[in-house]
Amino acid sequence: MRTKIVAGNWKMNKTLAESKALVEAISDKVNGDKLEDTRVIVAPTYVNLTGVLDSTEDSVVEVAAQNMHQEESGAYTGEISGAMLEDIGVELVILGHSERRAYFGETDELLAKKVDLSYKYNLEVIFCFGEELEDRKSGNHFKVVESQLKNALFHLEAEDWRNIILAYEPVWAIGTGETASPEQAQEMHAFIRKIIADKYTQNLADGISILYGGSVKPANAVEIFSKPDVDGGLIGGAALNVDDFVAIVNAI
Ligand SMILES: O=C(CO)COP(=O)(O)O
Repeated sequence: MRTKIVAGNWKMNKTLAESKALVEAISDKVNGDKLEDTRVIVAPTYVNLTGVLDSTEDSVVEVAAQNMHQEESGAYTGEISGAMLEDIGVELVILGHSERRAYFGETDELLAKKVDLSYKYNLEVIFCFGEELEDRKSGNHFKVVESQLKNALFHLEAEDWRNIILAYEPVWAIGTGETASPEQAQEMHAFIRKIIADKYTQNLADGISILYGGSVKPANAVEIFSKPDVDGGLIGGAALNVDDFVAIVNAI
């Protein structure tokens, strides 16, 4: 049985007070007894990580960073290292988000370095990837996703995958209100599981949680999450509202 996960990526939103209020409200409303094998994660911006960690001390809600730098330390003004995240108690990091790829030039090769560093600092990785609209239109979406995974993750040893959560986020569905249909999500997730099984083992592929991200809302979450290879969601806009986010958690 794979772990189900609902993660909220807050992106560059919420002040410290707003972040604490949001995570406390989520903690109050998420019924820990009902969660069973479901993990609930929120990813605030760097400066609010400590405050949100404080607010979640007695909560089932876990806290992720949205990024980290690929070098261990040094002259990288404005950047945050894995060591810094580990030091303040962060245990998860989102890597490879399409906004990092598009606006900050992050490539698969650079992301492979970040992934490698995550082990040193005991950070579980939520690894994001997904095709652009042109790739989908031209029918290249499977090829693009396969190469993203191969280039950034397929150098890992089988045992290293215990640390990896995958998040398929088709770029054309992020923040656009346009969601991949449940069938499109299922088709891609099954493909992802197959290429992992081909490279490693079926057993390993069957154990990896693969989240879907891109305009997940309370109204479409149940249908998307009902697909057999969709193990949860990485939520953007709807994660900023307590009732919407909790409804999506409950949809699982
Ligand atoms: O980018 C996302 C999560 O990382 C998805 O964002 P939206 O849910 O706002 O489309």
